[in-house]
Amino acid sequence: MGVLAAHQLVIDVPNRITQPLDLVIEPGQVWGVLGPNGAGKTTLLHTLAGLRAPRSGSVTLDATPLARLGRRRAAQRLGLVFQERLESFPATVLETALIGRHPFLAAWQQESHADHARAQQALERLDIAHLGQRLVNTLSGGERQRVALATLLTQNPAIWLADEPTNHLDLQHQSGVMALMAGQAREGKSVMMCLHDLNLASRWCDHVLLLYPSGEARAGERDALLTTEILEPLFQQRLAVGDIDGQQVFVPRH
Ligand SMILES: Nc1ncnc2c1ncn2[C@@H]1O[C@H](COP(=O)(O)OP(=O)(O)OP(=O)(O)O)[C@@H](O)[C@H]1O
Repeated sequence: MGVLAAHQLVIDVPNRITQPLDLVIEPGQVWGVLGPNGAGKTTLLHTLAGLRAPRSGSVTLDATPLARLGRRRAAQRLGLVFQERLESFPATVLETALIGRHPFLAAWQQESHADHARAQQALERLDIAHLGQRLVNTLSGGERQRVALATLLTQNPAIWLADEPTNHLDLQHQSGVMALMAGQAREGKSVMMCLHDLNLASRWCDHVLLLYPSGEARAGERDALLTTEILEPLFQQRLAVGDIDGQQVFVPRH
């Protein structure tokens, strides 16, 4: 279990004053971070992951400040999928997934059979087991994205942070990945992801955080915030809304 919380957090977006943010991401919750390009979604996610220092305020994991937890202990509890991953050294898909176990290994220690089994299961879950021995830099964009998610699944953190996890994915794998994230939440993980697709947020998230280019933010339950009255000014885009199988569906209107 892990509770990630932001306390009067001001993220460091160049040339912008952002509103202090108080936020608690509880186990079992799926949060979507929404907002136009440049609103600060990635900066927020990296700040919540401890990769970027806030301008002020703090982030705690189970009430311990991330800054005090240290990289290794934080990596045992919290994982992040980056928006774009540049593979700087030639590694196979299986070797890359195994990196998810590194926070749990001593510097001299080899991955165990259990680690290999966990990585193999993750590859199967992400539908890339057949690519296990391929070099990651030979993969397509969608296949690489699934390797990044398989690495996170192999890491198995209590807190899942993902920056546009459905990037590059076809429709079937978009649904599969969102179902994976929701399934993690049902197992008691805390999940937050940046999304550009309102309909994925509407279908799979129970909470949303809206980031405005002005530096303001609004957080709360999905149904209270995913309305045309709120979303149209946020995205500066007129929207039509419909109901399909009990789910709100948003379509840009011209
Ligand atoms: N190192 C940097 N130097 C200058 N400006 C930066 C830097 N990093 C981020 N920014 C700016 O901070 C703002 C927020 O960037 P961020 O990547 O967090 O936005 P985002 O909401 O994730 O955008 P997108 O939807 O395009 O992915 C942007 O205007 C960006 O240009």
